[in-house]
Amino acid sequence: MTKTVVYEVEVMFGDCDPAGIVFFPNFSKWMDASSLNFFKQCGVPPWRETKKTRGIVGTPLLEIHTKFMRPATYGERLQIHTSVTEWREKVFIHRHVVKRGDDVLCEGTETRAFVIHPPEAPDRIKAIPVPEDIKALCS
Ligand SMILES: CC(C)(COP(=O)(O)OP(=O)(O)OC[C@H]1O[C@@H](n2cnc3c(N)ncnc32)[C@H](O)[C@@H]1OP(=O)(O)O)[C@@H](O)C(=O)NCCC(=O)NCCSC(=O)c1ccc(O)cc1
Repeated sequence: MTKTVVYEVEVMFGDCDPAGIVFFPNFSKWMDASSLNFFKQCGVPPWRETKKTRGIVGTPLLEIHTKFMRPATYGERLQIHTSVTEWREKVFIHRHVVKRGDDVLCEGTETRAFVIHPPEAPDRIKAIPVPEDIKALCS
């Protein structure tokens, strides 16, 4: 059974275009917030902690795919259902389903990797194998 965590947002007037429809980058922003919340709810410490303890600075995106099915507008409450559907050697696939109650508005998948600043090139980032303990907490 895949662990799923729900993150709720309230759509503000400023999230919408002049037609009152949520402007699409906001869905990516909420999916990213939901990703962070997913790790937090699974018991993973914040990245500022993992950076100090094991060098992990976060989970940047390598690829995204988003499908928009229905619009949303201000004053509505949306629920983002987030899980990890696949763990590979160095990347994992996040799935986010944005719902308004029972209605599915939008679905997104993200490919992400855990990265460190390698000691030999501290101004760069490098993917590391998916940490087994984090995988266990989030599966
Ligand atoms: C992430 C990287 C450092 C990985 O590079 P490397 O360390 O050299 O790794 P590799 O090339 O060996 O590839 C590692 C894995 O990625 C996979 N990979 C690489 N590119 C892709 C794409 N596009 N799709 C799928 N998988 C990929 C590759 O197949 C390897 O997978 P495994 O089979 O599991 O081993 C590099 O690809 C990179 O810098 N990409 C740009 C990242 C970026 O700028 N993203 C956008 C902004 S960051 C962001 O939004 C953010 C959000 C949240 C945060 O906490 C932090 C940052």
